[in-house]
Amino acid sequence: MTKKITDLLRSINILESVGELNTEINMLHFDSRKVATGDFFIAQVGTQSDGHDFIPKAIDQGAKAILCQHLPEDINPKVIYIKVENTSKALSALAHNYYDCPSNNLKLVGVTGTNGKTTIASLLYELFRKLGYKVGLLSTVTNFIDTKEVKATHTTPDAIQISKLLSEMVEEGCEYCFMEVSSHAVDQHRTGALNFKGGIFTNLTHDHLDYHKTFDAYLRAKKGFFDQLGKTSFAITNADDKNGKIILQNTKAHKFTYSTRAFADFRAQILEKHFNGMQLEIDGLELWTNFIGDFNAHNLLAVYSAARLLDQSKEEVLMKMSELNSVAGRFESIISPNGIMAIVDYAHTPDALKNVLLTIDQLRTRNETVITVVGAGGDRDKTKRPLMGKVSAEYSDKVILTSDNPRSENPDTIITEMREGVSANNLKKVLAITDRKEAIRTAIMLAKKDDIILVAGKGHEDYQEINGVKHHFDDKEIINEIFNQ
Ligand SMILES: CC(=O)N[C@H]1[C@@H](OP(=O)(O)OP(=O)(O)OC[C@H]2O[C@@H](n3ccc(=O)[nH]c3=O)[C@H](O)[C@@H]2O)O[C@H](CO)[C@@H](O)[C@@H]1O[C@H](C)C(=O)N[C@@H](C)C(=O)N[C@H](CCC(=O)O)C(=O)O
Ligand SMILES: Nc1ncnc2c1ncn2[C@@H]1O[C@H](COP(=O)(O)OP(=O)(O)OP(=O)(O)O)[C@@H](O)[C@H]1O
Ligand SMILES: N[C@H](CCC[C@H](N)C(=O)O)C(=O)O
Ligand SMILES: [Mg+2]
Repeated sequence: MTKKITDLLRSINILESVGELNTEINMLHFDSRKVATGDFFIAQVGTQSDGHDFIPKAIDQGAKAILCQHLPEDINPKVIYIKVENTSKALSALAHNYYDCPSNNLKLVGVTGTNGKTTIASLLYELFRKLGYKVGLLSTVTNFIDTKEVKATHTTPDAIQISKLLSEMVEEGCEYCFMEVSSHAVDQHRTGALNFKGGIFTNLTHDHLDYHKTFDAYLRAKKGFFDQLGKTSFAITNADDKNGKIILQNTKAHKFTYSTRAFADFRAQILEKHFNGMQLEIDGLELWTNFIGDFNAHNLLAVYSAARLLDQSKEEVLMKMSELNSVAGRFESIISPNGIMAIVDYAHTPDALKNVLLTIDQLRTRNETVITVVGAGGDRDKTKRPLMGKVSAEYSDKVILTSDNPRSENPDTIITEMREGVSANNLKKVLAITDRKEAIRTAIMLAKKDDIILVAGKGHEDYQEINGVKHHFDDKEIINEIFNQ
């Protein structure tokens, strides 16, 4: 596909340019290593390096045009240079223009917050399919163009990938797309040019402080998403989260609230809780859901609110919602032949871990032992590690600290940092087994009939990343294998 540079630059403020802009280019790339003859290279300032350093390499590989924040000293007369203030911001618009502005031809809803994004986006995808629509999904677990699955590499893909996937959705006839918007994505302007019909806020708790540095900067990144919504869009916030109001402070969108506790536009109440589901009352009507945990009442209410604001009928939405099932790796339970219950959950923040353990606590009879197997990811927020250790020990009878994805770090150091958060009285509950499979095996060996094992942190992931290599690893598969030995 070739495109004229002038068409791609629509809505972008150009500070300076060199060469004929009325020229056709092939592909857009922000990674010099992928550039081929006739392509357009966008130089971005990253967290590790500066794309401007790779301009000569991109030109060697055949780049015809360069988007940059400062013009290089050596100008190649055969190449077109365009200077803008922020290339990452411009990239989102460039990509959107390149793919014929797909978000204008879909009802696009973004979900942001620390926890619950995948759950809400995936449930909206399932719900709207049940309501008879063709739908797209961009999520941590996977992406869907209606029924066609495309592997996910990030929670929110890069700007070029997003517009490409959205354009494939439009081509496939999708009317809706539900997507997760991570704080990294907002901060790096991956979603900047998209036309969102609506936004949903879940909650804000401790995560990603390695990247954002302060909680306030993390909040500002999330808020940036709502600041960007237009006045014909809707913005739905969680009135039960203490940052729920602040997040919508400067949005131009129509504001709506949801709550299980206070007065709000959309309300729900938990009537009954069981290990296989909850009876809820939403907007005055009762329904059975296959979900457990108070946090899931919030997630389901957010789903309901969005569906109503997308003009779906109350009765039909509630009926279809009662048929929805849990998302891969989110509170998935497996029972062993001798009656041990293992729960696999993606809780990888202190708040998520506490919520899941509190949910188990509310449902247990107290005759059983709760054993938690948990680790924390390497090359990610270190300050959440002691908090995760603390929460695990406070709300479980036994804890086995183990590896998550160590990435480039020493897994034993991560375990030590988690253990540092455990109070002196609780230390006797805690074991450390670095090898995750051995940790799971030990938990199963320690458990007897009716005991509950929570295996937290990796949920749907089917790999363990160690020193840049992703080894096949699947918590559920391992539990099943050991249960059936
Ligand atoms: C910290 C972070 O978000 N990094 C993302 C970022 O990379 P970066 O800024 O570090 O890039 P860099 O290495 O400094 O390079 C700067 C620029 O030079 C270019 N370059 C670099 C080398 C070269 O030889 N040639 C070249 O052109 C790069 O392509 C880039 O454009 O931009 C890259 C391209 O979009 C992303 O792949 C990369 O994600 C990394 C892999 C990552 O792990 N990201 C995680 C933290 C992330 O984004 N997570 C969130 C979810 C979290 C959640 O679910 O809550 C997500 O949305 O998935
Ligand atoms: N609304 C919620 N509030 C608090 N915790 C939640 C909520 N929903 C889910 N969780 C917990 O957080 C974990 C992750 O949920 P989910 O994958 O939906 O979040 P996410 O926001 O997509 O996470 P990520 O940032 O990794 O993309 C779940 O396994 C569960 O333990
Ligand atoms: N989207 C999150 C996922 C964390 C999952 C956990 N298993 C880990 O590897 O830390 C992140 O990239 O921080
Ligand atoms: Mg997610």
